[in-house]
Order: sequence, then C-alpha cells, then structure tokens
Amino acid sequence: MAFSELLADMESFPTLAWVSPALTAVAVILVALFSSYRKSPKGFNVPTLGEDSQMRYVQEADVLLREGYEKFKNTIFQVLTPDGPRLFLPRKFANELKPFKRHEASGMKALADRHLGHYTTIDHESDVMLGAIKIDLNRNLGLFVGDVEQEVAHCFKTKFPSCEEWTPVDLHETLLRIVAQASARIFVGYPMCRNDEWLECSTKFALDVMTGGEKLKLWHPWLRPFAQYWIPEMRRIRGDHQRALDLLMPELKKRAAETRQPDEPPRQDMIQWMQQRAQKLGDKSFDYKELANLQMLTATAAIHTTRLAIIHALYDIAARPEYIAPLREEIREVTKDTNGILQKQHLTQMRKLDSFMKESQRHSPPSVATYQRKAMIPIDLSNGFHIPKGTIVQCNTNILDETPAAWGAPHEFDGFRFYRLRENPEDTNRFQFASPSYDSMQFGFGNDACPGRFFASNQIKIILSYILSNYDIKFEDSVKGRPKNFMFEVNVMADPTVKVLFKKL
Ligand code: HEM
Repeated sequence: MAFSELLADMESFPTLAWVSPALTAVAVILVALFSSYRKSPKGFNVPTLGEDSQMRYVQEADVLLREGYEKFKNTIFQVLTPDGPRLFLPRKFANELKPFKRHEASGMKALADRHLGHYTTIDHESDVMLGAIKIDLNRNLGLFVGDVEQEVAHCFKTKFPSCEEWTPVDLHETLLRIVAQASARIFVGYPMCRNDEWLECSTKFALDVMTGGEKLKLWHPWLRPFAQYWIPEMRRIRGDHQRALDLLMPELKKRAAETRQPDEPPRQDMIQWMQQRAQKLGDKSFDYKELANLQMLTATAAIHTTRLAIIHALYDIAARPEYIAPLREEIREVTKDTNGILQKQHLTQMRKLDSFMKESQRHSPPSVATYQRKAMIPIDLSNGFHIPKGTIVQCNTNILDETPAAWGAPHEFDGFRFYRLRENPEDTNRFQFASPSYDSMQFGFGNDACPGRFFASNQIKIILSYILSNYDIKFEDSVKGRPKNFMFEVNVMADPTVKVLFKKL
C-alpha cells in the first residue's frame, strides 16, 4: 500500500480532528518510518526460489511455485515473500503431516496467522461451530434441497435482470447475493435469510478481514495495536460483530420465547444446531454474542469460496459451450420424474455436472497451496527437515504434472474426465467433487479437510443447474477463450472485469 493511502486512512480516523498537531506529526513520522515495514528475510536451511521473488509471489505465485517444482522436485524450498520466508513442501509431505492432530499441526491457526487473526478476530476456534458444520449440517443436508432451490429461484426473480435479450451480468456481485441468501436459508433460517442488512453484514465482514489484515501487515508488529485504529476496515470489524448481534437479536428472542408443540418437528438450521451443541458440550462461554460471531465466521468460510467456485465453473462453461447441451440434458434426465423439481438424490445423480465442477476446480483451485499447517509442536519430517514450533508450512498442491496417468492428459480441460473414471464399478463413489484425496487437495486433505465441502457441492449444483435450465450463457464477443485467473499470493481469483451474457430460455 502506498504511503498516501496510509495517510488517507489516518485522515479518516475520527479522533484525529481534535488531536494536537504535534501528535499528528509524530504519527505521520511513525507511518513514514514503518509503512514500508517488511519482515526481515531470516530464512530456513533449504534452497531459496529466486532471490527477487517478493513481487512475483504476490502477482504470480502459480508460475513461481511451478518453477519451484521444476527446479527442486521432491525437495522442500522457501520463497521470500512480503511476509517473510515461506516454506513449500512437495505434495508427498501432506501424507506425513496428515496423522498430526489439530493441536499439533493446525490449518485454522495457519489461516488465522495469515490474516492477523488476533486483530481481525478470526483467530477463534470453536468446537460448537465445527461440530455444527461437520455433524449437524452434513447429517441434514438432504432436508434443504427444496428450500435452497426456492431461495435461488427467489433471488433470480428479484435480484437478477430479466434477460429477455442477451444481457451482461456481473457475476461477482450477483452471485454474492445468491450464494449468501441460499446459504443463509440454512445458517439463520427463513425469513432472516432474506434480510438485506444481514446478508450485507455477513458478506462484508470477510472483505473487511481480508483487506484490514493486509493493510495492518504493512505495519511493524509493535505498532499494530495502535495502527489497527487507523485502518477503516479494522475499525469496521468491531462494528460488524455488534451489528450482527443486533440484527440477530429479534430472531433469537423470538425463538427463546416460543413454545413448540410436542408434535412440531424441531427447527433445523445452524442457529439451532449451534445452540444445541453448546448445551451438549457444556460451553459456558456460549451466549448470543458468541452465536452471532460464529455465524459471521461460518458465513466467511462458506460464501466467498462457494461463489468463486461457481464463477470459475461458469467461465469454464462459457469458454467451452459444447458442454452446455450434455449438462442440460443430464439435469433434465435426472429430474424428469419430478417435473424438474430438485430432490436430494438428483444431486448425487448429476455425475457429469459433478465431474465438470471438479475439473473446473482442478484448473482453478481456491489456492495453489491448499494444504497449510502451523506447527504447534516441533515436527521432524522423514527427510530430516525440522519444522520449528510456530512455523507455517504449506504443500505445493497445484502442479498439474503430478496428475495420475490414469486421469488422462494432465494439462487439458476435460470436463467429463471424472465422470468417465467413475464408470468403473469399483470407482463409482470416488473422484467426486467433494472427495479430497492425495491427488486432489483443493478442499485440503485428511481429518481437517474442509467440513463444508458437501454443503458447497450441493449449493453449487443447485445454482448451476438452475442457471443451465433457465438461461443460455456466453461471453461478450471481446472475450477470447477462458479468461486468465488473477493471483493474489497463493489465492486464485476469477477475472472480475469479465461479464457473462445471459439470455432466458
Ligand atoms: C467451494 C467452496 C469451498 C472451498 C473451495 C473450501 C476450501 C477449504 C479449504 C482448502 C480448507 C482448508 C482445509 C485443509 O487445510 O485441510 C477449508 C477449511 C474449512 N472450511 Fe471450507 N471451502 C469451501 C466451502 C465451505 C463451506 C460452505 C463451509 C461452511 C459451511 C466451509 C467451512 C470451512 C471450515 C470451518 C474450515 C476449517 C476446518 C478445520 O479447521 O477443521 N467451507 N475450506
């Protein structure tokens, strides 16, 4: 971030107007001294990839990590990044880290550290939240197919252009609303899932965390306790939590006051599951405030990741229109007994769509280094490398050359490769979108792989099948081929400048 941007942040700090000019001058000098702060490159005893890699790491980590793979193959290497040296392990070490428990090698702590979770409030591990996702949500997924489809249809009717003619649509913005509302149907229930303020609050929080964390990283660690008050996003985070509580309160009070009839089935949504889990676990610290925080954290983990996977898939479909007819035909075929109304078994039967989603994610994963862990204890690897306690490591998980030979041409986009692999009766339950494996770590790997992946798989299928059944899609004429992804460090983003044209069928 430029010095001028930091100053702009300072100017927006409300109290600065009445702070003495001398104090402001001191603050300006401190900003000047520390705005270019970067962690000193105190590296590890492994080869370093390119001494001048810092900017390349920010803008093209995919290319850089590929170079690392070609140069070092099965050797651990480090990259000098703006946050200091980072260790990249060849994929095979994921197998060695897998047996470690989360209090020994933690994915959550790695993520929290990356986003300065202590300040951005995401350093918050909760058994209530993990249990509600891993157990309750996954157990009840089938219940919600109709409800989610209803929310998706409602969103398209109320928030989407009519598309009688070819109409350009900003997928980033529109899908944020659709995914947020469809997810909120299960997280906070109806009618809260249509509350505009709630949807805005629960989706903006993630952006504040990401941007606020990045801005705060530019400050020297000693100054961060003060600098957090200068950065608008960091100041907003506190407000986001309070606003979430205020917005949820009427619903929580309503539920607390209601007596359900004995023959009434229990409510099924994340609010209910979290409350029940907290009771079961005897979690004394769980109150309405904590519930609101956990809702925000769940939305943060769920919404942007799912939206991005859908955008990538739509870019892949628009770039390869030959897939539209077979995908549409599959949707029509599996739902023909219910006149096009989706039921849970239909989602399992959509094997071509599942394969297409997995192939899209293979080419456009959420990150090119998905398996990241913070060593909470010292860990020794089989090659003698010692990971000191407190160190974050990640695996170089997006090297297409490592694709198993049986999967076919590794670099090609083959939307139905997993569909064909599953035709082998022994493999019929393998190679699914929501099945992480050693060769497919887009959702992570092992016990702590993404617990929301089954839910995400359903949400993506419901939304894509709605689009394919109701619209034709294509790129604007100016777009040639599949738009190249953008990188921010190891994170893979879909080009936000591209518009997809929609036309109602
Ligand atoms: C396409 C959508 C999604 C993608 C690509 C994705 C990806 C990931 C990845 C790569 C991890 C790290 C796993 C590891 O390090 O082994 C993760 C963790 C996690 N995800 Fe997802 N995710 C998605 C959707 C969701 C949804 C919908 C939810 C919630 C309903 C969710 C909740 C979580 C949580 C709570 C964790 C931390 C798990 C733990 O520490 O045990 N994710 N996700």
